[in-house]
Amino acid sequence: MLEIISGRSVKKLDADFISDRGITSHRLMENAAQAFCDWFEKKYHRNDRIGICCGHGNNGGDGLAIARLLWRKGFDVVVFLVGDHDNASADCRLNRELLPDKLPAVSLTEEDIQHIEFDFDVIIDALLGIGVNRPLSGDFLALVKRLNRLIHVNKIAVDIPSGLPSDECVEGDAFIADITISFQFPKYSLLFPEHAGFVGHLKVANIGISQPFFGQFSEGKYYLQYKDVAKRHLRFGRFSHKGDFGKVLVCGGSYGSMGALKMAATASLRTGSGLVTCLAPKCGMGILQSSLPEAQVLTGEGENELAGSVDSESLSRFDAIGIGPGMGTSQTSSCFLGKFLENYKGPLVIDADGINILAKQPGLLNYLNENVILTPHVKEFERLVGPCQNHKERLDKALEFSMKHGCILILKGAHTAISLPNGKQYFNSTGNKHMATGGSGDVLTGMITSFLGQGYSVENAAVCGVYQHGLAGQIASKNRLRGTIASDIVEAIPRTYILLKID
Ligand SMILES: NC(=O)C1=CN([C@@H]2O[C@H](COP(=O)(O)OP(=O)(O)OC[C@H]3O[C@@H](n4cnc5c(N)ncnc54)[C@H](OP(=O)(O)O)[C@@H]3O)[C@@H](O)[C@H]2O)[C@@H](O)CC1
Ligand SMILES: Nc1ncnc2c1ncn2[C@@H]1O[C@H](COP(=O)(O)OP(=O)(O)O)[C@@H](O)[C@H]1O
Ligand SMILES: [K+]
Repeated sequence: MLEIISGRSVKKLDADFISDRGITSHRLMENAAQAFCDWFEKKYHRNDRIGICCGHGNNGGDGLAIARLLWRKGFDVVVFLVGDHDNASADCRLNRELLPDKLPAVSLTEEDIQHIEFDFDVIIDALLGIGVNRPLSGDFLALVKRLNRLIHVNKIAVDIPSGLPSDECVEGDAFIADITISFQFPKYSLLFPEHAGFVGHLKVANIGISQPFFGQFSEGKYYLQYKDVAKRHLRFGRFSHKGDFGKVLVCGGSYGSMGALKMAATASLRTGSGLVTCLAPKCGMGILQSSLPEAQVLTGEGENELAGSVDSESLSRFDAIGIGPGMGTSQTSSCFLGKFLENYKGPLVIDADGINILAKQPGLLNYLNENVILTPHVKEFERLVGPCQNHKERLDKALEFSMKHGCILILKGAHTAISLPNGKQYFNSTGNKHMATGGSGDVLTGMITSFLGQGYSVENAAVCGVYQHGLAGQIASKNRLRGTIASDIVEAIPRTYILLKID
């Protein structure tokens, strides 16, 4: 897991790391530049023309070191200097002195920026990093605006697109990157949807600061990695039987929305549940039995929506339950949910209309507890907690909600955030825009319910479900792109186990 540290703590972390390991700050910058170049070399060609724009702080220092390393490898590089280089940071100055004599380095004034020709295949932005402390102005703003207007150029930001603050939402302009290479961990603000247009594709480059070292600076925010997820999985033995893989119930569906329940149930089966039962209104019987023969179907009292109640003894037969997909928010469904929450205290996922009902009947929030996982998307979340100004506020409120109600809250989207009652927040690194298609949230519900039923802790079920759901989305969309549908994500779930080397 990568710790996400706020910008204000990074300076202290760097200083402590440097004194602890007896290395110089120049060495750390060299590591960062080397990590960038290792990635760059694999992607670009020696005949690409590369412009590197460098400010006067350590981000500029990174840019100058990158220029030197690429030049030595035979790349065609030009450096542009902006800002107050007479008062540059020590490592920026040192890297400027280390530039080879023949490497062109041009100082730009605000006036030059308007007229100079930028004829490059690649622009590398090393103007400002996490030290940005005010909106862009003067020559920085002029250059960023000019670069943003260039077309047919690959634009890469070093650490963070210049102008974006590391932990807050941007005010004013910032560099618009196609790719951002962030050092050691993704800076917090790179995960905000408001910044997606600036960040482009996000990559994290290791610069050699060990994770245990980061632990001392932990702020309880983590970026999920493959290896953290693989080790959370339970292993099953040669003699495992259906019971070991768990009996789960998925409740929901209503007239015209039975597909949501079907997708959640299929996802539970594909995630490995031993037995999956659907609880649907009567109108769902034929649909579910014929479209999903592997599942059992129970029908409640209602014809077109779930009605009445199910007694606690019947519910306790299941190892875990997922409720909400397609269930509607009518008075009848709301009453059903209320009685259900009264009667069932086991591992539970509440999604979709289940959440919408909680928003309409806040009294039901009293039933939330440490066994419950809520999976709202942004709109459902705001119905629950009220409108938020920006994603940062949403993330703060998600954590507050989780701590207040003692349950896990999964705020879905790109970089889905999993908030835990102990104050930790995990951010997902898998998934892509092709998952933004009707029903993909129902798939997540089915997957998490399945993990709960298999005996995973609520935290591990949430983490494995979210990460693997994103992975399934990536696999499903590889050859389908925007033609991906939720059923493709379900179909891809088994292949995520192959990638994770878990049988
Ligand atoms: N472990 C790591 O993460 C490592 C990090 N490293 C790198 O260091 C970078 C951080 O470097 P940094 O602290 O020197 O700050 P940076 O962003 O270059 O800004 C410089 C100065 O610019 C100024 N300034 C602020 N706003 C401004 C504005 N709008 N317009 C104009 N000027 C503005 C402000 O000074 P001021 O003018 O306020 O005196 C500020 O101090 C980091 O992003 C990464 O690339 C790696 O090298 C090694 C390991
Ligand atoms: N751009 C994206 N990047 C990564 N994951 C995404 C993206 N857009 C959507 N998703 C994922 O797809 C799912 C969509 O869920 P949801 O909005 O509830 O869909 P539905 O209500 O149609 O079932 C979530 O798990 C979300 O994280
Ligand atoms: K930058």
